[in-house]
Amino acid sequence: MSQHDNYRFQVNLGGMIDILSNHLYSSPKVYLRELLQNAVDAVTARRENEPLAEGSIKIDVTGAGGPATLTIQDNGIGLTEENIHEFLAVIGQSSKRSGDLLAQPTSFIGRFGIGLLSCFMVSDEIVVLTQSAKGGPSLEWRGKPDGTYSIRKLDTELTPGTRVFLRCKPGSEAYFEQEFLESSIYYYGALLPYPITLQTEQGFKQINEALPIWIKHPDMARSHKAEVLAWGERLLGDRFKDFIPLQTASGRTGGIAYILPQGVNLNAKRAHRVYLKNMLVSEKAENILPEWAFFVKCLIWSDELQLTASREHFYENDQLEEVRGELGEAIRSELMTMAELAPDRLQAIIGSHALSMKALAVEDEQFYRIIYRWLPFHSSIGQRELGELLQEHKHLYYTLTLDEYRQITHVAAAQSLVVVNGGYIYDYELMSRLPLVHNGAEVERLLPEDVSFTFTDLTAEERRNYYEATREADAVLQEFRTQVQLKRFKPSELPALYTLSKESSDLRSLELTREAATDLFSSVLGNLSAGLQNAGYATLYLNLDNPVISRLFQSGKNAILPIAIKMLYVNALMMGHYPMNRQELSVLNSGIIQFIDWGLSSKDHNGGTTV
Ligand SMILES: Nc1ncnc2c1ncn2[C@@H]1O[C@H](COP(=O)(O)OP(=O)(O)OP(=O)(O)O)[C@@H](O)[C@H]1O
Repeated sequence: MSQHDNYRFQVNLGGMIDILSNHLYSSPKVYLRELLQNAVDAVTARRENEPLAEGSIKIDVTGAGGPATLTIQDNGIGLTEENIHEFLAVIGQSSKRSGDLLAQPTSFIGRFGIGLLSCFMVSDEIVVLTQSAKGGPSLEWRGKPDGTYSIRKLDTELTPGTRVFLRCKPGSEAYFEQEFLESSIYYYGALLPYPITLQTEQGFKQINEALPIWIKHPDMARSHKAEVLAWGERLLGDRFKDFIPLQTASGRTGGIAYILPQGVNLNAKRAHRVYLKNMLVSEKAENILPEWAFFVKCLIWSDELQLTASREHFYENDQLEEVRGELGEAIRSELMTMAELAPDRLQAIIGSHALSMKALAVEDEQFYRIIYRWLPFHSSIGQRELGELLQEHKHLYYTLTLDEYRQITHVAAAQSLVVVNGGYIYDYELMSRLPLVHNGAEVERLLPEDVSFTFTDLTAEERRNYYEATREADAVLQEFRTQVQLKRFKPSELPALYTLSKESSDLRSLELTREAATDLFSSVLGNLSAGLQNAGYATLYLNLDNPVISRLFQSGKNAILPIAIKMLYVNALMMGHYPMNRQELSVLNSGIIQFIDWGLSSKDHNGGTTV
């Protein structure tokens, strides 16, 4: 061997065919899609020269008692002997693209030159009888999965077109059954432009229907409402009540966005059905619409997107991004028009799909401005639309988290503050941006500690009277880094309110985590919490308007006070939905036991106070 000998890669043809036919596709059932696609492309090619030729595709299965044989017959362009050698028998060669440019747009569905190989998933031989529409002899081609093929001239002349025969290989029987064929032809080919008929016991039956006008002109869908809804039910399986027609500016992608009858989970998969050049590509296409559009299920047809070789996905390229943007815009602008011309219709959609609408409103201020008044929020006066809330209350408060909301909502409500729960997804962002879309709206984030600003201070005399007891109560809660403040506030049924600053809240969470953590992690957390030791104290507000607190303090220094304060502290934690640490739980346990004990021997206890 000299230093510069050149060699050629060798191809193991059988191995290549095995990879392409058995491992590229998600299921053997796609063989039917590939055959349909070739038949449709052949008819399209013939109509390019003979525009008046009427396409027809027929499928039947024979072979009672033995292995079934499927035949698919088209009256398309057919193949000459030269075509067979060049296209049918060369893997990766296709008559449907110009030159070697895969990206070049054509009117055909196929372009890779590998689709026919999928037939080897269900059959050990592909037999093709063909007559070219351009003349020449009728031919028979037989191809095998080991990469060999034969060609024979037929004695009789066939009508122009092609018949493909597949004999079922053992294990593939299910893919030749009548029921499978009928449902799969409809599944893949419901939108194909030529009649596809299947042989049944009653004769040939057309499986796909004539295409309605609104497939070509989606803007006409509105005047064919019943038909559009019926197609939606047949193809997508849901009973829809409303839809939005979709169309891109080029007119090369169109569709119908059916509005889902019920609200869906944010993480639910968006299962849109997408057709490329009228052939089903995917029923799980998730990336064809913007993220926020999870309230619709779509039928989309396109002739401009590019398929990957598996033919089940689109390339995520600029074109897809553009189409996605335009389809999203079609939905958005229909919603905007509804706000102006059919607010009831929009309100019904928002009623079931508030989350989707909020997702879009967060992304798009203009949209938010148009629809904010119908968006529902959870507030201290109940579930309300923003419009209603703003009508009655100029100043709205909102919280950042659900916990904060729970901690203060009943107290805030008693002070006549209207608090919106910002803890649900998108609500905090939307509330904070409300002034941008509604003139004069005043919004303010409310922290648990803020509600105390509305509490009433004690008079100087009350302060003197309760000084000793307050000091003792304060000392009792030192170990919980909590100070006690005696105030008057509403509601009077509430004896105590626990609030803490952001820093002391962080410290509290850290310490709780530390309790549950492993030794190593716990020491790391220990270092972190050391840095927060100066975080300041939490506050337990005791409500002198509450009859029990009032009695507790009026009786001055007494034996029951320390344990009562601790119990009020843990009770306030529970009311505020704060998780409790071990020490607090043990206070709760021993406190309950002690109070029961006191109750049982009430004659004996010191203060004579019953709580
Ligand atoms: N029914 C048919 N009528 C006429 N020509 C056909 C027919 N079926 C296949 N062919 C020819 O065989 C070639 C190879 O077909 P194959 O299905 O493997 O690939 P393709 O359709 O070109 O591309 P793709 O892999 O994207 O489907 C086609 O390009 C076409 O020239």
